[in-house]
Amino acid sequence: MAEQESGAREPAEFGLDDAALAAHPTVYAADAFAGRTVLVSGGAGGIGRAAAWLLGRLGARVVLAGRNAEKLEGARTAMAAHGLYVRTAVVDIREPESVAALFARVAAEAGGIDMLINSAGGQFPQAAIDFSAKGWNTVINTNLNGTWHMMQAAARAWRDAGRAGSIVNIVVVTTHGLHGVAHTIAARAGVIGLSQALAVEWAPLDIRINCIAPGVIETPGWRVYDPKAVAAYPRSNPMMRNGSTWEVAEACAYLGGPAGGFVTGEVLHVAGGSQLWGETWTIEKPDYFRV
Ligand SMILES: CCC/C=C/C(=O)SCCNC(=O)CCNC(=O)[C@H](O)C(C)(C)COP(=O)([O-])OP(=O)([O-])OC[C@H]1O[C@@H](n2cnc3c(N)ncnc32)[C@H](O)[C@@H]1OP(=O)([O-])[O-]
Ligand SMILES: NC(=O)C1=CN([C@@H]2O[C@H](COP(=O)(O)OP(=O)(O)OC[C@H]3O[C@@H](n4cnc5c(N)ncnc54)[C@H](OP(=O)(O)O)[C@@H]3O)[C@@H](O)[C@H]2O)C=CC1
Repeated sequence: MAEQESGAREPAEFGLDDAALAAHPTVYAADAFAGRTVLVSGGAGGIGRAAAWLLGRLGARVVLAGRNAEKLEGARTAMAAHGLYVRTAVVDIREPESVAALFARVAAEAGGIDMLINSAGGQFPQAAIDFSAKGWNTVINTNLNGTWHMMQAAARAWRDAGRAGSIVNIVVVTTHGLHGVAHTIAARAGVIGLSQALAVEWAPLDIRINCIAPGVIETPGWRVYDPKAVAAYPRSNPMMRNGSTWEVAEACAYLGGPAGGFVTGEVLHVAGGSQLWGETWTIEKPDYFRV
C-alpha cells in the first residue's frame, strides 16, 4: 500500500482521554444545558463519551448507555469524580425490548430526557463482495434498526409526556470517498433518510432530528482497522488531519441544544471536507484505483 504508512499505534492511544475531556476548552456558556437531561447511546465510547463530558460540563444530567457495564462504569466514575451528574444503563440497541426497558428506567430514575444522542454504532472493514449474511445483518441491525428503535422510543416518551425533544444521530459520510464499509454506508444512508422523514412527521410533536457525519475522528473504535489504513487517515480530507471527538461533541451541543432550535432534518459534516475531496480506504486500496 504505497499511499499508506507504517507508524502503528495502540488502540488505547486513540482519541482524547477523560483528563483531556475534563479540561478541554469549550465555546459554550457554562450553564448552556442546565436543567436538561441527555441520553447518550455509545456513551462510554469515543464520540459519545466526549459528548457526555461536554454536555455534563455544561450542566446537563447525563445518562450513558451501551452494552458493556464495565466500560460504562469507568466513564461514570471519571465524570462523577469531576462533580458531574451521570447515570448508566446497559442496553443493546438492536433489541426493542432492551430499548423499551432503557426508556422505562430513564423515565423512573431521571424523569425522562430532553435530548438523545445516538452514538452507538460501528462496523468492520471488508470488501462488500465478501460480506456474509450474518455480517451484513449485524451492521444493518446495529446502525439502522438500533438507531430506529432508540428514536421511536424517545419520540413515544416525548409524545406521551407532552414534552419537546431533540435527537442527534451520529452517522458516517455516505456521499463521497469512504470505502470498504458498504454495509454501514447503506445503514447510515437509511438513518439519514429516516431522520429527514421524521423531521417532518414529528415536527408537530416539537421534536427535532439531525445527523452528524464525522470524518476520521480518533477513537478506540479504530481498533478494527489496519494500522496502515489508520496511518493514511490524516491525508483523507482537505484539512490533512484527523478530527477530535471534542469537535464532534461541540457539533452535538449545537444541533441538539438551544443554538440549533430552528434546525431540523439536517446533516452536518464534521469531516474536514472529506465529503467533497479525498478518499478513506478502510481496506487495502485495489490496484485498479492506483494512478
Ligand atoms: C474512519 C473510518 C470511518 C469510520 C470509522 C468508525 O466508525 S470507527 C468507530 C465505530 N466503532 C466500531 O466500529 C466498533 C468496532 N466494531 C464492532 O464492534 C463490530 O464491527 C460491530 C459494530 C459489527 C459489532 O459487532 P458485535 O459485537 O455485535 O458482533 P460480532 O463482533 O460478534 O460480529 C457479528 C458478525 O459480524 C461479522 N464480522 C464482525 N467482524 C468482522 C470482520 N472483521 N470481518 C468480517 N466479518 C466480521 C461476522 O459475521 C460476525 O459473526 P461471526 O462470524 O463472528 O459469528
Ligand atoms: N471514529 C470515527 O472515525 C467515526 C465514527 N463514526 C460513528 O460514530 C459513532 C461512534 O463511534 P466511536 O465513538 O468512534 O466508536 P466507539 O467504538 O468508541 O463507540 C461506539 C459505542 O457504541 C456502542 N455500541 C455498539 N453496538 C451497540 C449496541 N448494539 N447497543 C448498544 N451500544 C452499542 C459501544 O459500546 P459497548 O461496547 O458498550 O456496546 C461503543 O462504546 C459510531 O456510529 C461510528 O460508526 C462515524 C464516522 C467516523
